[in-house]
Amino acid sequence: MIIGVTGGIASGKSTVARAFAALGVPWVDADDVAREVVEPGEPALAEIAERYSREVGAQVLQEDGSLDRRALREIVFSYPAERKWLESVTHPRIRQRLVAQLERRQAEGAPYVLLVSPLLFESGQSEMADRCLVIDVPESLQIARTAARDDVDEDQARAIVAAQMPRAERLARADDVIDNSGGEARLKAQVAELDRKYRALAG
Ligand SMILES: CC(C)(COP(=O)(O)OP(=O)(O)OC[C@H]1O[C@@H](n2cnc3c(N)ncnc32)[C@H](O)[C@@H]1O)[C@@H](O)C(=O)NCCC(=O)NCCS
Ligand SMILES: Nc1ncnc2c1ncn2[C@@H]1O[C@H](COP(=O)(O)OP(=O)(O)OP(=O)(O)O)[C@@H](O)[C@H]1O
Repeated sequence: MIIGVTGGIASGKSTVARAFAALGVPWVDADDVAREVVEPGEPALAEIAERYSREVGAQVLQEDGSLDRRALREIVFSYPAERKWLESVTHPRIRQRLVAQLERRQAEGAPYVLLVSPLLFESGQSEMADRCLVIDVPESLQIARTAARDDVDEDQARAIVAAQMPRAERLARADDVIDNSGGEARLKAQVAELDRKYRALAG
């Protein structure tokens, strides 16, 4: 059984995944795979570098040839068409690797596996999941936690939230919901309860 775990930026997906991992549940992470597909030597990085240097005239590589993530982030969250283009280059490759990683985890005999992705619904990755778990927090908390954690100011955090599915729409598609507006103790209690439910469902 595959449980898709989603929520907007800084909603608490990684924190939730770690709480499930403490109970022996493995996870695969779309953000990690998204980083792998643009590592030096990967075809997606070559496509990105070529487009930005030739067509757009922007520098998105660092001196060592790796992706300048901050530069690309500033472009794609200011220009929606650029974000769509980047997704068209990365998402098929991300999906392919997620499928392989999920198969590997399942073959290792886990009771169920988590597929953790910020864009589970937006990218159609939810088709790979049997159930979808949404981590829910108010937008104001998302912005505050993003700005506290990342090298991102509040305006950019708002632009990233705006590029993602609205909260109500995400909640409408959830099979299960974790409310992560409280502290970590409340989060862990909700995870423990869901783990019992998922183990029962996985039989
Ligand atoms: C734009 C990039 C280079 C910025 O890198 P950076 O290191 O600053 O951020 P990071 O990758 O850690 O992402 C942080 C968060 O931004 C949000 N985010 C990332 N990409 C997108 C997107 N295409 N649409 C909406 N939100 C996004 C997610 O909530 C994610 O957790 C990077 O996010 C990227 O390559 N995005 C395209 C690939 C993608 O869609 N990844 C999301 C997982 S499928
Ligand atoms: N219940 C909580 N109480 C206080 N802080 C929290 C709670 N849950 C998560 N956080 C903090 O909020 C930030 C975002 O959490 P986390 O990294 O788990 O989110 P995420 O959804 O995986 O983020 P992203 O998709 O942006 O990578 C982190 O700094 C984390 O420590």
